[in-house]
Amino acid sequence: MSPTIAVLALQGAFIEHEQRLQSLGCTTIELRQAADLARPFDGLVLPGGESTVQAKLLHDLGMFEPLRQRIAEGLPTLGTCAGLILLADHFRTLPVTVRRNAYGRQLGSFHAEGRWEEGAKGTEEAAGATCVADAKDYSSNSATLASEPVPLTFIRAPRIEATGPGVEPLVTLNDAPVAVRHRNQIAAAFHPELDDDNRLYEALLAPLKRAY
Ligand SMILES: NC(=O)CC[C@H](N)C(=O)O
Repeated sequence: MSPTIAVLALQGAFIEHEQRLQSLGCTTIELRQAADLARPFDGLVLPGGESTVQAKLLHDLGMFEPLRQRIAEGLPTLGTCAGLILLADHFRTLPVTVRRNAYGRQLGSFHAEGRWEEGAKGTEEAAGATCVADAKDYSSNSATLASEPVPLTFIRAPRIEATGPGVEPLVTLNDAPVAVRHRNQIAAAFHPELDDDNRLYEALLAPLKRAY
């Protein structure tokens, strides 16, 4: 048995998330209409795209409130880029202030290297977690892995301007958080699905590995 991760597939960059999750041994389903919410799933990914369009479609399709409720009740969730904006500004389940398209025009899309915040709670737990139950060897890499730079691809990215209580940085760029965790929610300003680094996915999947 492997965890099933639902990927919001209304608009934006959802296919790459599905491929990454499948490569980690997860089963994925796409959330395209309210009826899809009735299918069983253990975690959720909110992809990049255009947050205003995604929010409008969620409302129009009657998916907004049921999803908000599931997230508020503790569903393990990863939001990237527009997904971060959905969590912070629309669902308001993530106590973070974001500014959309905050990296300026010329810098609209760029690549950088960030720092994995070793001290962040759950980091050790996250390392070594995959959907595949017997991926034991991976944990021996965790110390090395944690100190490696995190590749960051920003595409008209939101900036995390302030974080509320209970929000911890997972990845920083020049000491500013670009990925955070708050309880069951992980959110990143960048696009982890486009680079070869699974640490954010592992952080999402860590609580699920106990169940499988
Ligand atoms: N790559 C992205 O997800 C961009 C986010 C988009 N600029 C927004 O405001 O929703």
